[in-house]
Amino acid sequence: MSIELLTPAEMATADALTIAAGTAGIVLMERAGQGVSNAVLREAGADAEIRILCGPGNNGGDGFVAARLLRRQGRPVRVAVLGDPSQLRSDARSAFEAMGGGWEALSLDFVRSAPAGRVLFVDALFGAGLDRPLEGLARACIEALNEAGAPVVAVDLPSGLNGADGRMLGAAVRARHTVTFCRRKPGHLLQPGRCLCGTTEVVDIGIADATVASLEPTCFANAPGLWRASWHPPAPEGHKYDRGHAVVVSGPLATTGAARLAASAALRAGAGLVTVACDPSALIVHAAHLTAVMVRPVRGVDGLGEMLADRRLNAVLFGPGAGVGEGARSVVKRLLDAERAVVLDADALTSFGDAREHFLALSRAARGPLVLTPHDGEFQRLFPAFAGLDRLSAARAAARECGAVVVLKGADTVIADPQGRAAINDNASPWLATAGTGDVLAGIVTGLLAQGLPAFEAAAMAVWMHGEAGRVAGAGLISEDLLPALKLVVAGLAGEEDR
Ligand SMILES: NC(=O)C1=CN([C@@H]2O[C@H](COP(=O)(O)OP(=O)(O)OC[C@H]3O[C@@H](n4cnc5c(N)ncnc54)[C@H](O)[C@@H]3O)[C@@H](O)[C@H]2O)[C@@H](O)CC1
Ligand SMILES: [K+]
Repeated sequence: MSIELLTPAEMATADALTIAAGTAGIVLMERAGQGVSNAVLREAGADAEIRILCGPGNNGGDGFVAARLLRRQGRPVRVAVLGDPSQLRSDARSAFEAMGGGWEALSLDFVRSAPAGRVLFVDALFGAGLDRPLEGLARACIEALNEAGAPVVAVDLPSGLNGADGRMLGAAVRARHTVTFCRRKPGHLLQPGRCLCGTTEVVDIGIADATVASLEPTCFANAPGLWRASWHPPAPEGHKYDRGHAVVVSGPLATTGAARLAASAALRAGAGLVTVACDPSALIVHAAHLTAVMVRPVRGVDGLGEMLADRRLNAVLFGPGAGVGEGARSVVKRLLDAERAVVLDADALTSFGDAREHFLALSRAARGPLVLTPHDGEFQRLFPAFAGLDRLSAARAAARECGAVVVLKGADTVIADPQGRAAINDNASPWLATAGTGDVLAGIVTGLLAQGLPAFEAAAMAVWMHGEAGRVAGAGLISEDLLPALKLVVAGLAGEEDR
């Protein structure tokens, strides 16, 4: 599947450009309706009745085309129209007329009278043109559809889902399968949209790749195509010093586990060397646990500064288990001044909850690449002004404000850079919601930065690898299980069988 995501507005432009270049709108609609009809034939049982709910715009038009094609296949199809069909415009009107009758006005009964297990619904009420919350009959029908629990194939988007941001406008259809066209939209990946869509299929309706490219899309599904070219497996003649030296700054004696998890993950992600920097009091704990990861005692911020005099130490993680307060703030200040790639996570971010302006001044002046990896709570403390936005807009606004790459973690993690580029991740297993997995993610980002990946690519690749490792580790995973799983993920990316 292509990785570019188009907003509903961009999709409308792609449609318009294609039409202006000589493909009639009704031709695009025919192809869209054909795609829907094919999906319905796959999804519906051999003798299922098909009931299609058609709205007042072109989404309804796709429904009329599908109805005509399904009837031609001999399938029993009932069509219900929302609103007055005499008000239908242009392509939708043509599709309605070509259907040749056989419709009724939409009513609650159209939905409720479906015998259980015998009907497949097609939701062609609203797609990319949804521009306000659902109410009245449309909303009641959608709620009845969800209550009935019958299978639904949604056209373009489940009605009520905002394709730009994945949020519901009042109510939304819960589909089994969604057929969209040309490219997916952010709303197909962002939650709750992704769950409302069921499985999503993209049908080619003849919009050229060059037309999509001319829109210069800035939002992507997070997949190897986005960053794989930035990452290189070890060269046959290479050595470990080619692959960077990551540093993980540990918290105090009682909270050292997070740093170890992160450090091991950095190593698993392919950093050539990884060192945990810790207060001398924590040295023995780390030394007793770590093998391939090195440990180095450093005393306070100055000790860390002295350690970083070694330019080979090229990427630093700070935050997991660090403790909140002035001490953490001064470490952040030192790191951002050190011309290193820096990842700030957890307590490093929380420490600035009451000192946002201070943080923004530091992050904007950072002398090396900077990646922040907040979860929702950390994000809200640091960027309260953006907390009410959808996650895609929030991550983008925060990245722009602080001049860093922001990884807004969740079931639909969003990675955003200050220039507006964003990626939405959709491979995370729900089993990843367990203690320590955030430390592993921060460690992977750091390991990739150590290898020289640019910040956005390192962050996006890390989030994807983390999701894949979660899949490999499977149900019941704990964060330690992600470490061996990462080996398989790296091997897969390198194009090599695990040996
Ligand atoms: N040429 C094209 O533009 C193509 C469009 N396609 C289909 O067209 C759809 C977009 O068509 P439209 O732009 O006509 O948009 P929609 O069909 O999604 O809906 C627009 C209509 O719904 C009304 N509306 C919006 N929100 C409402 C609400 N909450 N309650 C009641 N009415 C509401 C609008 O006033 C307008 O009449 C796509 O989702 C796709 O299914 C496909 O046929 C491919 C080609
Ligand atoms: K729809």
